[in-house]
Amino acid sequence: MAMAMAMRRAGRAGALMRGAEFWGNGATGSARCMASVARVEDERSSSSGRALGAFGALLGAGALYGSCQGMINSEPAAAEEAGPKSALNPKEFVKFKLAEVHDVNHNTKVYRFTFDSQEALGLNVASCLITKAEIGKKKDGSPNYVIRPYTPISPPDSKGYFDLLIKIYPEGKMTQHLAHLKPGDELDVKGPIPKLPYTPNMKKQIGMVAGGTGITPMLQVIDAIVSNPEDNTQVSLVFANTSPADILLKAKLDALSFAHPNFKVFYVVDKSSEEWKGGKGYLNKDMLVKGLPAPSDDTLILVCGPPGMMNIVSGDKAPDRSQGELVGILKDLGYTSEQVFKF
Ligand SMILES: Cc1cc2nc3c(=O)[nH]c(=O)nc-3n(C[C@H](O)[C@H](O)[C@H](O)COP(=O)(O)OP(=O)(O)OC[C@H]3O[C@@H](n4cnc5c(N)ncnc54)[C@H](O)[C@@H]3O)c2cc1C
Repeated sequence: MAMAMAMRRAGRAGALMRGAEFWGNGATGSARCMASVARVEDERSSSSGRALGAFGALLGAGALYGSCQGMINSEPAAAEEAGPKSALNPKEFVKFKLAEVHDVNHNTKVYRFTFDSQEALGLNVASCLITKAEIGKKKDGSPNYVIRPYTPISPPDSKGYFDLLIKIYPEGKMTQHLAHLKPGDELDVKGPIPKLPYTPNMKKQIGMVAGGTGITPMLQVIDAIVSNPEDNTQVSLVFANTSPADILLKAKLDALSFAHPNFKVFYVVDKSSEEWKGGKGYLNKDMLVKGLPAPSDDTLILVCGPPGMMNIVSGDKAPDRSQGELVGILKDLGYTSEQVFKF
């Protein structure tokens, strides 16, 4: 046990050293990845920070691991004992300042928002945030608000900042608004909105099927598992994207897999080159048999991706955003609805 913990720590240190590679996959080409989406157009609703310096902080491992927080903040011990104040409010929108934006590929960016460095974001794994922006006017001239959920990819206990990985749609209402934000601009954010209450070792195996930006909730769970030496969960991720160049956060995922023997990733792309060694084409039974743990009461499969992928793999969520019926490949492979969670 002690040896296993020491090996995990050593692996983690290795990942930290490779942190500078995490974000830059230098990808180009078209990304598929329309995350599954319950859109909330708010026609009714009307409802602070510290810049972190060079964006290199985001590109490095400090953005990804709570253990690096001390490099950014150092609070008095008493404040730590009391627990830092949460920057988020689940009942009200709070304004967060955009500090920096980084291109991940031709249509996907990481946005870093900042707040008081003495405060923690106050996120529990796995949860998302709700964003709100005034976009246009209603017929009566009053403001039109657009509301969209996004899933932070920074550590849930990070103090002073959070990061969102967002695919920009040419015609997308919120994402076009975000695409035009500049450092110093503010965004209204509410949350956290709990999705899957993850607890360490809640299952022996967790399988994940993600498409495009559907990786964001998976990353929260993966980071929670691999950053906790007491968590022995085996994690297998099947990650579908359009082409090898479109694979979001590949360098980070590869580094995590290299550093943590309990995390494995299998990439699948629709458009591959001859050298491509991962899965080719759309997700199918063979790929999921190969990439996921077998059905069992000790297994949980998490699914998140564009509607087309959800339909093939598990069936999409119900219109009221409840889990809906389990259909598709996972059902055919013998998983029960209790063994599958759709984000
Ligand atoms: C729980 C949750 C978490 C999420 N987390 C993330 C995340 O971490 N990162 C991320 O990038 N996304 C995430 N999303 C998706 C995100 O909330 C938005 O739906 C997405 O960014 C698109 O919003 P938009 O307003 O820009 O686009 P929209 O205006 O809603 O349009 C999206 C696309 O669909 C097209 N479109 C719009 N309306 C129609 C229509 N009627 N018919 C056909 N096409 C249409 C648009 O042209 C555009 O290409 C998440 C969704 C959920 C539900």
